[in-house]
Amino acid sequence: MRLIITKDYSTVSEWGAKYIKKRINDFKPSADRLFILGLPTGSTPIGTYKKLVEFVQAKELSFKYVVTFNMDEYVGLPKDHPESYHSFMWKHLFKHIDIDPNNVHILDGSAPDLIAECEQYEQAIRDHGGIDLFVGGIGPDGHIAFNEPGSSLASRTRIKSLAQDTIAANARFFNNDINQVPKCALTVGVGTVMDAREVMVLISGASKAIALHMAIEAGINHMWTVSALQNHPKFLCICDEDATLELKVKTVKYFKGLMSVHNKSIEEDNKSS
Ligand SMILES: N[C@@H]1[C@@H](O)[C@H](O)[C@@H](COP(=O)(O)O)O[C@@H]1O
Repeated sequence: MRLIITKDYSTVSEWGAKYIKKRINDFKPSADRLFILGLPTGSTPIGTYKKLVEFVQAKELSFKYVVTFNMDEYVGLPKDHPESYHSFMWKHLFKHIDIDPNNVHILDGSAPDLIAECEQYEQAIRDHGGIDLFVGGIGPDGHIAFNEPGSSLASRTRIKSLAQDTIAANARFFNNDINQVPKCALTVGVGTVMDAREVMVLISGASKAIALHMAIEAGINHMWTVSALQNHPKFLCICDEDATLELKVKTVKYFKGLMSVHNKSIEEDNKSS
């Protein structure tokens, strides 16, 4: 695992976006060699998406040959609902970049057969040869995508009832009215994320500090589903100072000491990472 510790939310966003840009550009995607990118929602990735849009506008990056798979979607919210993850993704990223809409995949939480929808999603990922880079965020309880505490670490894309903590945390997007928050979601599984060739998680703020500690300093535990990534061969975690509040000083010192090495992986002229 690589833990990138940067100053604040803005540097997390910048580092994350530069890493995604570098990965895509180094891959040299083309019509017969598409880059497959997994993407999250939530407030955390918004800054990263803003930077990616700037890179595309500056012609430093193109999504022409990038295929995306989003992590999750609420059940029962129409796609055009302002708080659906469809709306979120188009608002913050897709409508500003040169992606082919046919290359965008987001689970349909209003599909008539939700189980079939989840199976088809897994199949579509397989048909594309798997995900090259899965970007994620976490909830304060350490969930990745909507894999709530107690989710199987081998889980695949499925319907999930949301934990009360998640419903409460997401009420901020629904006029602070807990009753308006959907109670179920479709989500990729922990196993789906683990199958990606590389996983990058963005973590910002003191409210995620215990989750970051449980993710990297405690054992693998299905009550903190992000901790499963300890078993991933290529796991990159980007956090800010506030998110490190519950980490050991020794852990923080070790990873900060590696920053000059880590920073090489986002340098433009660097060929390896
Ligand atoms: N399903 C999403 C997660 O994918 C996201 O990581 C989490 C954290 O969101 P935020 O970044 O707003 O803290 O929110 C939701 O639960």
